[in-house]
Amino acid sequence: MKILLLGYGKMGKNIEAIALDRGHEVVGKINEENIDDLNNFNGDNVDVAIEFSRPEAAFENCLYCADNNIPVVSGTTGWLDRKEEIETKVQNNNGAFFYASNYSVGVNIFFKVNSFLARLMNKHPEYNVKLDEIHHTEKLDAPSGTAITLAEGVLDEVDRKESWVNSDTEKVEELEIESFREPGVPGTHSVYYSSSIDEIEIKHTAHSRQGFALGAVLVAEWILDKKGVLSMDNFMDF
Ligand SMILES: NC(=O)C1=CN([C@@H]2O[C@H](COP(=O)(O)OP(=O)(O)OC[C@H]3O[C@@H](n4cnc5c(N)ncnc54)[C@H](OP(=O)(O)O)[C@@H]3O)[C@@H](O)[C@H]2O)C=CC1
Ligand SMILES: O=C(O)C1=N[C@H](C(=O)O)C[C@H](O)C1
Repeated sequence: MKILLLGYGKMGKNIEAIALDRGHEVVGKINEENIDDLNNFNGDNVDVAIEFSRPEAAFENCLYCADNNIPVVSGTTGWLDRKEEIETKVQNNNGAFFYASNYSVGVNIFFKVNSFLARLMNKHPEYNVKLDEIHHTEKLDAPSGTAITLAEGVLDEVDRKESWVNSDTEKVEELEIESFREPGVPGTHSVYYSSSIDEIEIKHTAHSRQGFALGAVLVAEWILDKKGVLSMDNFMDF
């Protein structure tokens, strides 16, 4: 398949290596400095775009794909306030758009464990719930997209929590997400339920970017014959 890489940084390069290994062709690599080259690509010469760029670039990149009949697999975090506009456009154009805050299989299983635990904990107000995430120091957004997805999973189930905050909080209705930045950390997420008696912790630790990149390529292969707005729940068939 012919892949267009929108964003050729740490993730773009990992995705390229896996895509080539799986027999695919990378027909374009777009970064900020060659963004004008994007106009050379459309649904006639690209099978799928894989978009891992920057929060401020993702909307325009996905919009270009929607307008030019290119299915897009996006993993960029920190731009979700505009995601619905893309979804509406894709539905109107009968295109294909896939978004995940995290493409690793392990994290998507972890999301389900998080929801299950949160459901159990709804009946146990003696436990306070908090999240934290650790990432490399180049990360531009906080909290991570994965932490936001985990927080949404908790908020959906735990009635005593109403919203998440990316700071310390004493308010019981607020769900605290703490963000740490340390050199070289690919991504670590933990959810804690603490009472005066004990603590339950669930944790996912990525050892490298391999899981994110492989997941994105597998989704790109899967989406080729699909239409509409799709997610990891569709891909993993939970
Ligand atoms: N969903 C998931 O599973 C994962 C998501 N991510 C997310 O993916 C994104 C990218 O991560 P990462 O690769 O580590 O970041 P990098 O900073 O290493 O790479 C981002 C790349 O995007 C390029 N870029 C900047 N502007 C544009 C533009 N307008 N169009 C296309 N490309 C552009 C940058 O180019 P230049 O250097 O020229 O500015 C850079 O090469 C982040 O939002 C991150 O949170 C990361 C890992 C997993
Ligand atoms: O920026 C990263 O590196 C990562 N970003 C994603 C996020 O914000 O959750 C996924 C992964 O944790 C790595």
